[in-house]
Amino acid sequence: NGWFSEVSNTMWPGQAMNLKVDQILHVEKSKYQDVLVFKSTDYGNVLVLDGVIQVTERDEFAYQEMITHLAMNSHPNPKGLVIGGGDGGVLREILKHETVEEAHLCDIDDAVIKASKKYLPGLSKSYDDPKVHVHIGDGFEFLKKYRNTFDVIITDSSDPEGPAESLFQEPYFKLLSGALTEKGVMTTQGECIWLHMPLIKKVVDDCRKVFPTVDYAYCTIPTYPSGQIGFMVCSKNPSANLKKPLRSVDPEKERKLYKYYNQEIHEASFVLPTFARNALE
Ligand SMILES: NCCCN[C@H]1CC[C@H](NCCCN)CC1
Repeated sequence: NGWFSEVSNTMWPGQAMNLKVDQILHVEKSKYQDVLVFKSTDYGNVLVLDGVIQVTERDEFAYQEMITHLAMNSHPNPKGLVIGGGDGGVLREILKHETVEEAHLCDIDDAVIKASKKYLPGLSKSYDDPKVHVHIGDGFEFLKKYRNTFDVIITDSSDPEGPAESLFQEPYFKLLSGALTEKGVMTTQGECIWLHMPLIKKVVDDCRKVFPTVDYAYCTIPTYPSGQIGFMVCSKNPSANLKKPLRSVDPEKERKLYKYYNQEIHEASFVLPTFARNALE
């Protein structure tokens, strides 16, 4: 067997996650990026875009649950929108909330949705739900059409190198704020404190120019570089305390509903190591 090596000389120089390949399932050059799906020996099927691991079936739940429920449980009765997220995992998590009447997903690349429907059934089954509305297009352009519409917007993007570049900049955060309702909450894919402290600091500063309440949380996830990924968590409600979930289910139900998220980890995920705390002051 060969190995897939996630090398990036710019985003995580000098290190690489390797996954042992059982079988290559799909190779495609879409309009926007190289799409690869392979069956790994120990992490299930793996989706790779432009050489960067997006999801593995074994550990995707950590990221999908945290980026979704940190936002959804910070709003009293959310409906929901995902920008990016073509694999469908965040959509699956949004649909776990009974308050949701309609869930919208906007991803620029239909090739990712098609590949996920074929190779990642555990994530893409969410597309079958009648509450789901799929839009193919640039999330940046999509948001321009909506003002004061969504209670929660989750930006489940790839990294700043590539089609998602504009989703890490202030103009996008302004669009997000405009599309959110009065007490709207947003989360974005927030990179890694071990790798991207300067970028995270820039994003936090830009979010602080747009949102009255800005916070940063993270989760552990074995197959992302340095084994963890963070999230911007922001609210238009100036008196929101994002560290404390507004809504939660009883522990019994929690154990059935989630595999990573729970009320305690919601609060704990905002506790940062000192080097990150200092950098984000
Ligand atoms: N629904 C999952 C979408 C994937 N999100 C991102 C994919 C790229 C990944 N690079 C890690 C960058 C290192 N900070 C971060 C999550």
